[in-house]
Amino acid sequence: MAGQRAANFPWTFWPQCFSNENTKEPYCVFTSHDFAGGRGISIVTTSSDAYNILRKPAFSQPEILEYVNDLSNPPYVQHEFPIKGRGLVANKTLHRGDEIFSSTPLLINNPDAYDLDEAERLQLAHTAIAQLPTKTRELFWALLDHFKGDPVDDRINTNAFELEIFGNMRHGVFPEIAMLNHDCRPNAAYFFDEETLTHYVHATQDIAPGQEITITYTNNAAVRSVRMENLKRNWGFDCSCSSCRAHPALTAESDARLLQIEELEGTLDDWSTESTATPEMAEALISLMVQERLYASLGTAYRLAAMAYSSFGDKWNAVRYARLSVEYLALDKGFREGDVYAMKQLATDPEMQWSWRKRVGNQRFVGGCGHRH
Ligand SMILES: C[S@@+](CC[C@H](N)C(=O)[O-])C[C@H]1O[C@@H](n2cnc3c(N)ncnc32)[C@H](O)[C@@H]1O
Repeated sequence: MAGQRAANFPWTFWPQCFSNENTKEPYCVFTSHDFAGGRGISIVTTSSDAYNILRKPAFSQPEILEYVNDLSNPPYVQHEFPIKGRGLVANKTLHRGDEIFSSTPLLINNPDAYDLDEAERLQLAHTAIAQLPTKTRELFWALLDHFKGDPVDDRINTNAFELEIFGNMRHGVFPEIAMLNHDCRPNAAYFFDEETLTHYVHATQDIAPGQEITITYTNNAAVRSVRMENLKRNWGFDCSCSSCRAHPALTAESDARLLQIEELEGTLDDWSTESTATPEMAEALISLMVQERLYASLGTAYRLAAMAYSSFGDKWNAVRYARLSVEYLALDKGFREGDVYAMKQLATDPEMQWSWRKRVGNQRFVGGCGHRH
């Protein structure tokens, strides 16, 4: 029945499915050639999950994807780098907040399909790619196959991003974004918008023409050894970015700052009556993040600062940091993130938020001489 479509049948092909004693439901390949204006998509998952995804606005309101996948005038060119391979280089000045890409996945994989026999799981992956529209399939085959194993599985493992859909983790392949190389101190950040099934990449600082556009593949707030091990294990390369290659004396300083960032974040997030959090701590956190060039993560630091000022009843500093937080969090976590919404509320109506004057009366020492505010 491949290639034939019954009326109201939403997929382009009849789903191929496999199941066994470990699977509650069969896992199948669902392909739509109509998705995203003809770019198409294959989804490997259960039937109930696929039909739930089909109810997302990405499918039910196709017009919302009108401006997505637009590669007519990209702000970058592809460049071949020694060691790293292909990467993308800005061809014009990009300002903080500028969109670099917005793309829909050509493949979404439910990792629970690993419960299938290996040969059947691979069969589904191969069918998922084979069934894509020709141009989209070619984009997949142009991706890097780092581990030199099964050619489809390898390209997925080298290039897929983790996504959350209905609270569950999936893997998505976005061929354009897969051209971005890693840097522990990147100049761009990405997030996945579940409703539109769209992956967004934005500049998180100004990027000059000729500069490589980079993202982080790993938790870049982790210390150097953890970052390096993770990159080697999952992407097979020795991290050579400046924060990994610096002199040991300098990387030790960087690690010390990262540990202090973690400690300050924990203290600032303590809302018990014993909390020792102060706005000065939040200022130190912001300063450390800027020093570490963790620009995308500044959204969290600004959020903690907004709340710290709010908790001591300092309205305009709370507003200032809430506004900054909205800007950065929206680039790093997404426009619909709960924290973005909370910070918008704090920016517009600080005195009505739960954090307002919450810590007034808590001990707050300035300069260690015991003054209470
Ligand atoms: C998603 S691809 C990125 C695009 C890739 N450079 C290409 O030519 O298709 C991920 C792979 O790129 C390479 N890569 C990415 N960032 C790198 C970096 N900072 N240093 C060395 N290799 C890197 C690694 O081989 C990694 O497995």
